[in-house]
Amino acid sequence: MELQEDKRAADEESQPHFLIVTYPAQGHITPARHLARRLVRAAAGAGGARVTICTPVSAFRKMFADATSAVGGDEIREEGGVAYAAYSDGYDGGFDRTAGDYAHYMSQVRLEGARTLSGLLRRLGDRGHPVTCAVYTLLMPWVAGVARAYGVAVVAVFWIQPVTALAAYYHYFRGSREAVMVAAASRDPNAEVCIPGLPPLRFRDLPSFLAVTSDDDPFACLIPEFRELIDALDGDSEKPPTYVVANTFDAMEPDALASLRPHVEVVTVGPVLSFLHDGHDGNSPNDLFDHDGEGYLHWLDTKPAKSVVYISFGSTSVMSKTQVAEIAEAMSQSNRPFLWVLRKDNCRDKDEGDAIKGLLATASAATYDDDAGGGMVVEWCDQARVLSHPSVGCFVTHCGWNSTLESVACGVPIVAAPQYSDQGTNAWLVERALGVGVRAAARAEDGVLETGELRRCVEIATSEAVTSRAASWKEEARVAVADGGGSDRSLMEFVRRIARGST
Ligand SMILES: O=c1ccn([C@@H]2O[C@H](COP(=O)(O)OP(=O)(O)O[C@H]3O[C@H](CO)[C@@H](O)[C@H](O)[C@H]3O)[C@@H](O)[C@H]2O)c(=O)[nH]1
Repeated sequence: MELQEDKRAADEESQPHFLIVTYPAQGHITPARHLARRLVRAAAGAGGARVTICTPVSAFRKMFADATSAVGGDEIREEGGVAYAAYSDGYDGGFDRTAGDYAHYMSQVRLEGARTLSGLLRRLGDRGHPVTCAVYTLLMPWVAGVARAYGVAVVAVFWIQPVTALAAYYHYFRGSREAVMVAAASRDPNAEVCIPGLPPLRFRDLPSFLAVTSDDDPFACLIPEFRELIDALDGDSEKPPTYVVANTFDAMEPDALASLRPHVEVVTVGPVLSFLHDGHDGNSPNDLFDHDGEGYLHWLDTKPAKSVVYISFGSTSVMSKTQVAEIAEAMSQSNRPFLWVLRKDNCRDKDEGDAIKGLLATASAATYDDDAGGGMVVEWCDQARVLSHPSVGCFVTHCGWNSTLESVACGVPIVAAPQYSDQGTNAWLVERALGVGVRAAARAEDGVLETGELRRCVEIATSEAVTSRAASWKEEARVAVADGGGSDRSLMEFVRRIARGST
């Protein structure tokens, strides 16, 4: 018995250990969880692997409501074969994005994050689980230096946006900045920008952070973060290059991959969505937001196939009262059933929030029991389950990359209403590259998506042509991650490489 225990401990110690370090946002934590499960699964046939997800304390406490973890605490949770630990980003009470000072956040996380992540790396080593591969999501390039200082051999960025956006960032810092600046100066969102290897893009198709031209812009502090991330990819005589583990698949973004691969080692592993392998039952409920009950799933059960419009703008978007009113009116006029995720913190301030809740109560009450349409509003749902439901026929989304991939993998056509960051690029992919949806035009003066435009786009997205392209891409996505598919093979090879200790 003792011998068996000793052997198990020795086996565990020889396993590779992946540490995935995330930023405190749902859009980072969700794909990190999917990747963690995929890594565990990929390594299962080859002696196994240990995977730890490390989030800021504020996120850890939301995910594990009974957590005692404080700064420097050493609590480690195990769930679904994955371990969870916390580091401090200097904002243990949470960072308020709506009022937040990003520049201050970025400097704090470099100090506190480096200090507390070092502590975690040391503790993991002391417990016999030294980290062999450190993986970090966006906006955290400092993780690479901390990991290397602890002797972690392989460092990889988990690129949780499309590689088209990565190619835009890469070439921006390698000679294309001038072309982007010329387009920015023209103030024309349709101005064409040529990025090496990519089809011609309009200015509005580029990641919005590249449009920052003034140091006073609240996002100006992000540009150096992206530059550091890109610089790490090339490597130099002092340090090995950082890998890119990309949440995409080869058929989806061939041009961007071809433009990057001569310069950067990109491992395409997407779409990393564990429900494609394990179904929905193993899904962890510990999101950063409290789930509504399952009433919405029962409600979906009562609706005809492909009839429901699902509306969600992700975890960070903020909505104006006017925008909510336009969407509510569009749904009421369209006579289609809708499921809408709208949280109180989606609203800019409390008064606006109260007004929005009032509007929604009216919209829901007016239509809820109507056989022709009817709506349901929730604070937070299991989106993957919703998109997998046969009654859902269309997704009105801000086009966060996770939502986009989930929709593509479920074959649900998209109405794209991008707001910032990579969302314009994602909308371009949806509409122009894949043809699985349509980009809605926002009002020029305030970015509001108006009733008529939303109705028009829902009609296009639910047309036969778009629906059948969405069905084809669903198959492509599933083939990529199925056993022996392109993303599956790349992930297996990556895990083998880490297990062999070869970089
Ligand atoms: O009720 C809900 C609403 C959302 N989600 C999930 O939350 C995630 C949201 O991610 P995403 O669609 O990427 O949106 P954001 O949260 O806005 O993500 C941020 O981070 C992404 C990754 O960097 C970027 O692509 C986005 O532009 C950026 O806004 C997805 O997995 C959804 O399934 C739920 O589970 N339930």
